[in-house]
Amino acid sequence: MTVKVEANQISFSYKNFEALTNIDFTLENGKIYGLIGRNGAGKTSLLSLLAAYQKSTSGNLKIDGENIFENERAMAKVTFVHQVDYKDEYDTIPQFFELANRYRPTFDQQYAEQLVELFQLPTDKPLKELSTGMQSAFNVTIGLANRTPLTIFDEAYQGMDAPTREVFYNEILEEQERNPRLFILSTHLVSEMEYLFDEVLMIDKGKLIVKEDMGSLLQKGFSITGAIDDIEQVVSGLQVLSEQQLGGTKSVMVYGELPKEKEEEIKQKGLEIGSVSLHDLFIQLTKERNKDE
Ligand SMILES: Nc1ncnc2c1ncn2[C@@H]1O[C@H](COP(=O)(O)OP(=O)(O)OP(=O)(O)O)[C@@H](O)[C@H]1O
Repeated sequence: MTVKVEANQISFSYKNFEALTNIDFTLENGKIYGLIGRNGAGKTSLLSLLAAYQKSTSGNLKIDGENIFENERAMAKVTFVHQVDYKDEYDTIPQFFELANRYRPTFDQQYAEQLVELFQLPTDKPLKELSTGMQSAFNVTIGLANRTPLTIFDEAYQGMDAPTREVFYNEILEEQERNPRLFILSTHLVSEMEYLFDEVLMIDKGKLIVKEDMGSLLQKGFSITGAIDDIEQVVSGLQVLSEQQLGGTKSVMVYGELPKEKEEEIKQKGLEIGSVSLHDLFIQLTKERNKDE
């Protein structure tokens, strides 16, 4: 089963507050998309539109060419994993699996049971008695075992310890090998999860500011280090995200394609070019800037 998701000029408002503005993208089957953005940037709002929990205020959101909202056929293709309040949930994991079997034609019970073993989840306790990390592991189990063409994890790692998160990440990669589909992972754990992403969607204040293949995004960001005067000459016309100075040495983080002549100039001056991480790019691209910066 393959899937294609298209957002065309999506905007979304809560009463008078516009949380998302003119979002455009196409997402393809077989890829893992990392959705990153600061607190309140609009990640959950966007994901809840994709899961048809809410309707966009304007624009079109389609799965395989069909509008998502109030469309059962489209909805059957999506699993949205997010934090759920289980404080009144007396059912056990096997009881939940029965429901999933009934309502999700693609649910794979055998795989779900393997995941329960892998995450070492108790099957005799009601969900309300599971720890926060165990409840998250259960949500992830359902998300993976549903095997819907579009699987969305909204900060699904909440409360999981590091070894459990590792199991979760490995399982996404293995599942993608076995049953390629479209995953969207929203996260604040950028450094920890960046190796999972094929593409990055970065949202800032409701706007999509980056949609880029991981490799080319990391090529667009780099640092240049050298003598202060040389650096100042070389960066004119480049987008400088940050700068640091120590003694007579200056280091700048730059974003964008580097024109050939600049590359030559940097070489001639013997300046050092270094790579930057997605984590650093994320911080700098979404930083609050003074008006005169
Ligand atoms: N029910 C609501 N009513 C009014 N405003 C809301 C509501 N839910 C979210 N918002 C606002 O919409 C904006 C986007 O929120 P959203 O939850 O989508 O952000 P997020 O990127 O998921 O944030 P976080 O990383 O903190 O989870 C925020 O300014 C938030 O205050």
